[in-house]
Amino acid sequence: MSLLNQRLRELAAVKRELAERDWFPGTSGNLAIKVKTEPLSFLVTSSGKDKRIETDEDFLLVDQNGAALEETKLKPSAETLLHVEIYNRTNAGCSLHVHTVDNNVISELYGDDGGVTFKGQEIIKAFGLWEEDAEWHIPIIENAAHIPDLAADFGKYVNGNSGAVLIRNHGITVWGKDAFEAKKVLEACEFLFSYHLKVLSLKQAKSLTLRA
Ligand SMILES: CSC[C@@H](O)[C@@H](O)C(=O)COP(=O)(O)O
Ligand SMILES: [Zn+2]
Repeated sequence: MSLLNQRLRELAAVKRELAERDWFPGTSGNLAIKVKTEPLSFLVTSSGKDKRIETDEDFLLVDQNGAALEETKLKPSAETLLHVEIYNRTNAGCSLHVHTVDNNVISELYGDDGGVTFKGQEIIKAFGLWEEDAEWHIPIIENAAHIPDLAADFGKYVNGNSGAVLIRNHGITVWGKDAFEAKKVLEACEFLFSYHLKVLSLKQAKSLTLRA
Protein backbone atom coordinates (compact mmCIF):
# COMPACT_ATOMS: atom_id res chain seq x y z
CA MET A 1 0.00 0.00 0.00
CA SER A 2 1.29 3.50 -0.80
CA LEU A 3 2.18 5.84 2.05
CA LEU A 4 -0.65 8.14 0.97
CA ASN A 5 -3.21 5.33 1.15
CA GLN A 6 -1.86 4.20 4.49
CA ARG A 7 -2.26 7.70 5.94
CA LEU A 8 -5.70 8.01 4.34
CA ARG A 9 -6.82 4.84 6.09
CA GLU A 10 -5.38 5.95 9.42
CA LEU A 11 -7.15 9.30 9.27
CA ALA A 12 -10.41 7.72 8.13
CA ALA A 13 -10.23 5.36 11.12
CA VAL A 14 -9.71 8.26 13.55
CA LYS A 15 -12.58 10.17 11.91
CA ARG A 16 -14.85 7.13 12.34
CA GLU A 17 -13.95 6.79 16.01
CA LEU A 18 -14.47 10.46 16.80
CA ALA A 19 -17.78 10.36 14.91
CA GLU A 20 -18.86 7.43 17.10
CA ARG A 21 -18.19 9.68 20.08
CA ASP A 22 -20.39 12.34 18.49
CA TRP A 23 -17.56 14.87 18.46
CA PHE A 24 -18.51 16.47 15.10
CA PRO A 25 -21.75 18.37 15.80
CA GLY A 26 -23.08 20.68 13.09
CA THR A 27 -20.30 19.88 10.57
CA SER A 28 -17.68 21.13 13.06
CA GLY A 29 -14.23 19.61 13.43
CA ASN A 30 -11.32 18.95 11.13
CA LEU A 31 -8.54 16.38 11.05
CA ALA A 32 -5.13 16.19 9.43
CA ILE A 33 -2.32 13.70 9.00
CA LYS A 34 1.15 14.33 7.63
CA VAL A 35 2.20 12.42 4.52
CA LYS A 36 5.60 13.96 3.73
CA THR A 37 7.95 16.35 5.48
CA GLU A 38 10.16 17.85 2.77
CA PRO A 39 8.30 19.44 1.11
CA LEU A 40 5.39 19.26 3.56
CA SER A 41 2.22 17.59 2.40
CA PHE A 42 -0.67 16.45 4.54
CA LEU A 43 -4.19 15.13 4.24
CA VAL A 44 -6.92 17.31 5.69
CA THR A 45 -10.69 16.96 5.89
CA SER A 46 -12.66 18.78 3.23
CA SER A 47 -14.57 21.82 4.43
CA GLY A 48 -18.19 21.99 5.49
CA LYS A 49 -18.94 18.27 5.35
CA ASP A 50 -20.84 16.25 7.93
CA LYS A 51 -17.81 14.43 9.32
CA ARG A 52 -20.00 11.62 10.65
CA ILE A 53 -20.62 10.47 7.09
CA GLU A 54 -17.98 8.53 5.14
CA THR A 55 -17.53 9.41 1.48
CA ASP A 56 -14.76 9.40 -1.15
CA GLU A 57 -14.55 13.16 -0.73
CA ASP A 58 -13.66 13.29 2.95
CA PHE A 59 -9.98 14.25 2.58
CA LEU A 60 -7.66 16.08 0.22
CA LEU A 61 -3.92 16.52 0.02
CA VAL A 62 -2.53 20.00 0.71
CA ASP A 63 0.90 21.65 0.73
CA GLN A 64 2.85 23.69 3.30
CA ASN A 65 0.53 26.65 2.70
CA GLY A 66 -2.64 24.61 3.04
CA ALA A 67 -3.38 24.76 -0.72
CA ALA A 68 -4.74 21.71 -2.56
CA LEU A 69 -1.99 19.73 -4.30
CA GLU A 70 -4.27 18.20 -6.89
CA GLU A 71 -6.98 19.51 -9.17
CA THR A 72 -10.16 19.09 -7.08
CA LYS A 73 -13.52 20.68 -6.46
CA LEU A 74 -13.06 20.00 -2.74
CA LYS A 75 -12.14 22.82 -0.41
CA PRO A 76 -9.61 22.18 2.37
CA SER A 77 -10.91 22.76 5.90
CA ALA A 78 -11.42 26.44 6.70
CA GLU A 79 -8.99 25.86 9.60
CA THR A 80 -6.23 24.22 7.56
CA LEU A 81 -3.83 27.02 8.54
CA LEU A 82 -3.90 25.84 12.15
CA HIS A 83 -2.74 22.40 11.02
CA VAL A 84 -0.08 24.12 8.88
CA GLU A 85 1.24 25.84 12.04
CA ILE A 86 1.57 22.47 13.77
CA TYR A 87 3.46 20.74 10.94
CA ASN A 88 5.72 23.71 10.33
CA ARG A 89 6.64 24.11 13.99
CA THR A 90 6.88 20.51 15.25
CA ASN A 91 7.55 16.96 14.15
CA ALA A 92 3.93 16.00 14.85
CA GLY A 93 2.36 13.56 12.43
CA CYS A 94 -1.33 14.09 13.16
CA SER A 95 -3.55 16.93 14.38
CA LEU A 96 -7.20 16.87 15.41
CA HIS A 97 -9.75 19.61 16.05
CA VAL A 98 -13.17 19.04 17.64
CA HIS A 99 -15.93 21.15 19.15
CA THR A 100 -17.53 19.58 22.22
CA VAL A 101 -19.80 21.17 24.81
CA ASP A 102 -17.27 20.29 27.52
CA ASN A 103 -14.28 21.85 25.77
CA ASN A 104 -16.31 24.98 25.02
CA VAL A 105 -17.49 25.33 28.64
CA ILE A 106 -13.95 24.84 30.02
CA SER A 107 -12.61 27.42 27.53
CA GLU A 108 -15.20 29.95 28.70
CA LEU A 109 -14.71 29.20 32.43
CA TYR A 110 -10.93 29.68 32.24
CA GLY A 111 -10.59 31.89 29.14
CA ASP A 112 -9.82 35.03 31.16
CA ASP A 113 -6.95 33.15 32.85
CA GLY A 114 -5.42 32.31 29.48
CA GLY A 115 -5.23 28.61 30.27
CA VAL A 116 -6.26 25.78 32.53
CA THR A 117 -4.08 23.40 34.54
CA PHE A 118 -4.97 19.89 35.62
CA LYS A 119 -3.21 17.87 38.31
CA GLY A 120 -3.80 14.89 40.58
CA GLN A 121 -5.36 12.80 37.83
CA GLU A 122 -4.00 9.44 36.75
CA ILE A 123 -4.93 10.14 33.11
CA ILE A 124 -2.27 12.89 32.95
CA LYS A 125 0.10 10.00 32.21
CA ALA A 126 -1.51 9.89 28.75
CA PHE A 127 0.44 13.11 28.04
CA GLY A 128 3.69 11.32 28.86
CA LEU A 129 3.88 12.93 32.32
CA TRP A 130 4.71 10.23 34.83
CA GLU A 131 5.73 12.15 37.98
CA GLU A 132 3.52 12.04 41.08
CA ASP A 133 2.81 15.79 41.02
CA ALA A 134 2.67 16.25 37.25
CA GLU A 135 0.57 19.11 35.88
CA TRP A 136 -0.95 19.41 32.40
CA HIS A 137 -1.46 22.98 31.22
CA ILE A 138 -3.64 23.82 28.24
CA PRO A 139 -3.40 27.37 26.87
CA ILE A 140 -6.68 29.07 25.91
CA ILE A 141 -6.67 31.59 23.06
CA GLU A 142 -9.46 33.90 21.96
CA ASN A 143 -11.43 32.89 18.91
CA ALA A 144 -11.10 34.94 15.72
CA ALA A 145 -13.17 34.79 12.56
CA HIS A 146 -10.16 35.70 10.42
CA ILE A 147 -8.31 32.38 10.21
CA PRO A 148 -4.83 33.77 9.40
CA ASP A 149 -5.06 35.84 12.64
CA LEU A 150 -6.31 32.83 14.58
CA ALA A 151 -3.53 30.66 13.16
CA ALA A 152 -0.86 33.27 14.04
CA ASP A 153 -2.07 33.44 17.65
CA PHE A 154 -2.41 29.65 17.82
CA GLY A 155 1.12 29.18 16.50
CA LYS A 156 2.57 30.94 19.59
CA TYR A 157 1.43 27.98 21.70
CA VAL A 158 2.53 25.22 19.38
CA ASN A 159 5.76 23.77 20.70
CA GLY A 160 6.67 20.18 21.26
CA ASN A 161 5.63 17.19 19.22
CA SER A 162 2.48 16.69 21.22
CA GLY A 163 0.17 19.27 22.75
CA ALA A 164 -3.24 20.91 22.95
CA VAL A 165 -4.67 24.42 22.66
CA LEU A 166 -8.23 25.47 23.52
CA ILE A 167 -9.88 28.13 21.38
CA ARG A 168 -12.42 30.03 23.45
CA ASN A 169 -16.03 29.05 22.78
CA HIS A 170 -14.86 27.26 19.68
CA GLY A 171 -13.05 23.98 20.35
CA ILE A 172 -9.76 22.23 20.94
CA THR A 173 -6.87 21.41 18.62
CA VAL A 174 -4.44 18.66 19.64
CA TRP A 175 -1.46 17.06 17.97
CA GLY A 176 0.83 14.09 18.46
CA LYS A 177 3.59 12.18 16.72
CA ASP A 178 1.03 9.99 14.95
CA ALA A 179 -2.71 9.33 14.81
CA PHE A 180 -2.62 7.08 17.89
CA GLU A 181 -0.85 9.73 20.00
CA ALA A 182 -3.02 12.61 18.81
CA LYS A 183 -6.20 10.66 19.59
CA LYS A 184 -4.83 9.73 23.01
CA VAL A 185 -4.17 13.40 23.83
CA LEU A 186 -7.64 14.37 22.64
CA GLU A 187 -9.39 11.66 24.65
CA ALA A 188 -7.39 12.47 27.78
CA CYS A 189 -8.21 16.20 27.45
CA GLU A 190 -11.91 15.51 27.02
CA PHE A 191 -11.83 13.12 29.99
CA LEU A 192 -10.29 15.86 32.16
CA PHE A 193 -12.83 18.44 30.96
CA SER A 194 -15.78 16.16 31.63
CA TYR A 195 -14.47 15.10 35.05
CA HIS A 196 -13.73 18.69 36.05
CA LEU A 197 -17.17 19.99 35.09
CA LYS A 198 -18.90 17.11 36.86
CA VAL A 199 -16.91 17.65 40.05
CA LEU A 200 -17.56 21.41 39.98
CA SER A 201 -21.30 21.03 39.66
CA LEU A 202 -21.58 18.20 42.19
CA LYS A 203 -19.47 20.10 44.73
CA GLN A 204 -21.76 23.07 44.34
CA ALA A 205 -24.85 20.87 44.70
CA LYS A 206 -23.30 19.29 47.83
CA SER A 207 -22.58 22.65 49.44
CA LEU A 208 -26.12 23.85 48.70
CA THR A 209 -27.57 20.66 50.24
CA LEU A 210 -25.46 21.06 53.38
CA ARG A 211 -26.57 24.70 53.74
CA ALA A 212 -30.27 23.82 53.38
C1 LIG B 1 -19.99 24.83 11.84
S1 LIG B 1 -18.41 24.59 12.50
C2 LIG B 1 -17.55 26.06 12.19
C3 LIG B 1 -16.35 25.93 11.32
O1 LIG B 1 -16.02 27.23 10.93
C4 LIG B 1 -15.12 25.36 11.98
O2 LIG B 1 -14.90 25.87 13.26
C5 LIG B 1 -14.95 23.88 11.96
O3 LIG B 1 -14.49 23.29 12.91
C6 LIG B 1 -15.23 23.12 10.73
O4 LIG B 1 -14.84 23.79 9.56
P1 LIG B 1 -14.36 22.97 8.28
O5 LIG B 1 -14.12 24.01 7.24
O6 LIG B 1 -15.46 22.02 7.91
O7 LIG B 1 -13.12 22.23 8.69
ZN1 LIG C 1 -13.61 24.63 14.46
